[in-house]
Amino acid sequence: MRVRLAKSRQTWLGIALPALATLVAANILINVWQSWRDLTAADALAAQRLDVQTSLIEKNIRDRIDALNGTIGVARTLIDAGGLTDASLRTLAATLRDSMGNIDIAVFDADRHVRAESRAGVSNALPELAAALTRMDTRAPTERWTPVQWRQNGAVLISADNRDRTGALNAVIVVFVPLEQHLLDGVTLAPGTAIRLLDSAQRLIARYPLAASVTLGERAPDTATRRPGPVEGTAFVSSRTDGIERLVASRRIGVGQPLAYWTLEVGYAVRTYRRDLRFSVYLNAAGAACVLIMLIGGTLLVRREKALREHVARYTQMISTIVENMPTPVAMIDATANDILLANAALLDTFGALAADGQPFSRLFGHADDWSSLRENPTDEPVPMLARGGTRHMLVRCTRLPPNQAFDTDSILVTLADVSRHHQLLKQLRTAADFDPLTGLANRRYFASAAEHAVDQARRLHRPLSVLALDLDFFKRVNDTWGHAVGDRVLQIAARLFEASLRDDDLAARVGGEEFLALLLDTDLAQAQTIAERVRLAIQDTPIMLDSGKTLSQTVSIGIALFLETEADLTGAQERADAALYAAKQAGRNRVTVAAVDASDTSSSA
Ligand SMILES: Nc1nc2c(ncn2[C@@H]2O[C@H](COP(=O)(O)OP(=O)(O)OP(=O)(O)O)[C@@H](O)[C@H]2O)c(=O)[nH]1
Repeated sequence: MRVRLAKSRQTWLGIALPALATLVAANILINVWQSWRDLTAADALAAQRLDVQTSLIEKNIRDRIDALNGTIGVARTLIDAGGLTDASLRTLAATLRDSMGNIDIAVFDADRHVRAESRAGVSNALPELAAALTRMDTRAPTERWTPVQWRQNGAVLISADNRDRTGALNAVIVVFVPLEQHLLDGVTLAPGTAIRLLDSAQRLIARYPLAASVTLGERAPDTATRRPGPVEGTAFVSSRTDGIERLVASRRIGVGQPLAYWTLEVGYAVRTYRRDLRFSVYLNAAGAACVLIMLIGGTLLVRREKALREHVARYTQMISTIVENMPTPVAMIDATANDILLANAALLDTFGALAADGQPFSRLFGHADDWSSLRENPTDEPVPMLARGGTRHMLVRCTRLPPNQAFDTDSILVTLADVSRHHQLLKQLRTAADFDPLTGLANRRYFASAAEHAVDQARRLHRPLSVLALDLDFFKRVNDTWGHAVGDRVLQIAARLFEASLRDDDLAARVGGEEFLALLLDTDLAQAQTIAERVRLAIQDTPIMLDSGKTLSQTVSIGIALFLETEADLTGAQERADAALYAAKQAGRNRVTVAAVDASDTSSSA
């Protein structure tokens, strides 16, 4: 009997899990690759938008520079044409107010005295004016664009010369422009955009947003790291000031004379333009993580299941070994087909090839229907089975089992116990040895052994035990008058009435021709007397029908005695009961006589 466990599920999982792991790994790689592509594409798109926006801002600034150059040109014309007045300068400033805000214009002579100004007294309020005038070159044409601070904001002070026909300096034109005020008019900026305008010495002269914590006029490139961007002219720059990484586009813008170059830098915060992308990357990563967790969970479950299966297999193997080596015949039967699924060595030894796997189990039984009726109605009675050495009587125990790892169908565990020997003994005991063939009552031998048990029990439990001795009255006459056969019949009827009048636990026995004894368990003399009366009356009151149609009646005499715990066995009580019976006969028969313990009798009669 070797149990094999089903392997189909294990094999399926064994293939599915590595395949799933490969798919998950591929999914993660594809996600990483896709994210990288999305990132590159997002950077490229941002760089293109940045380039366009930077060009727009550059154009805006160049337009303003052109407008300011035009203003200076108009001021020169006014000076040269003698039309320079405060009013003309005020008009000139007013023409630029819409595009550049409140600009101020002042004109000084070669000695730096005010000749005209767009606003009364403005020349006294202009920042760094003295330096601008002092630095004016007296020989070569000069137009300086000097970055200045004006009320925390960036501004520029333009100082331009005006020369007569001989090239001598005859006037200095000063234009004050608040730079940041209208720097970005007409430009729509993407969120997170930062703008810086640096002069030729890399000093900050204007910035956006205005609140950025950068000090105007500082000569600080404000760059922690810089690496090339996706489009030419762009770079990824990490700001030392705010720690933000930006994608930055730069432009050089020429101003003044001699030409100086300002640098325009426009930057997008990388975090801002990658926000949506980051969200989708996180989403992808979360999805991959979920699948990964599921895979790990599945792997752990499979490992756990494998450990459990191994445990079950070891356990099953152990049970199988135990069953295999049991001396008792054991079989597993298919509950549907009724064939033998497994048989242990003891079963094969007992039944031979009939008990091999696949054989119909019913063939082991003496009667073809025994197995089917046993399945439905289990019994404690032995059943004849066809063993190799001949018919054996077996006790059959059935236990139904649901489908399991060893068998796909319902099965029945059958254990057999060979009780042939006991069965035989019992049969012999019940027939030849212990029972009277005429009346079916126990015989003297059986009565004697039963009396031993009864005495043991009465002594052990201190319970009363009575003996009843019964003898048919004038029975010789019955034989003599009606013949021996009628005598037998009277004996049978009297025996039946005798037994029927006792209780289930009592034992009636025929111990001689027409002599009977009864063991009355747990019964004192008073109760015994009642029972004896019941017997006497039952026999007396039952007419016995003869074949001739006549009836006869029979009476009995009964003696009863009590067993004493001091006695070794029932002999004494039996003798006292016999003596009481003799007394009953002497007293006229058809009566019950009780043997007193001190041997003085009392009696009752009809
Ligand atoms: N028919 C039949 N008679 C039996 C059997 N065994 C004994 N007897 C008869 O039972 C009778 C017993 O008679 P006795 O012992 O004289 O006693 P009795 O005639 O019953 O008289 P009392 O007992 O004194 O009332 C005898 O005639 C036996 O032959 C039996 O198995 N069958």
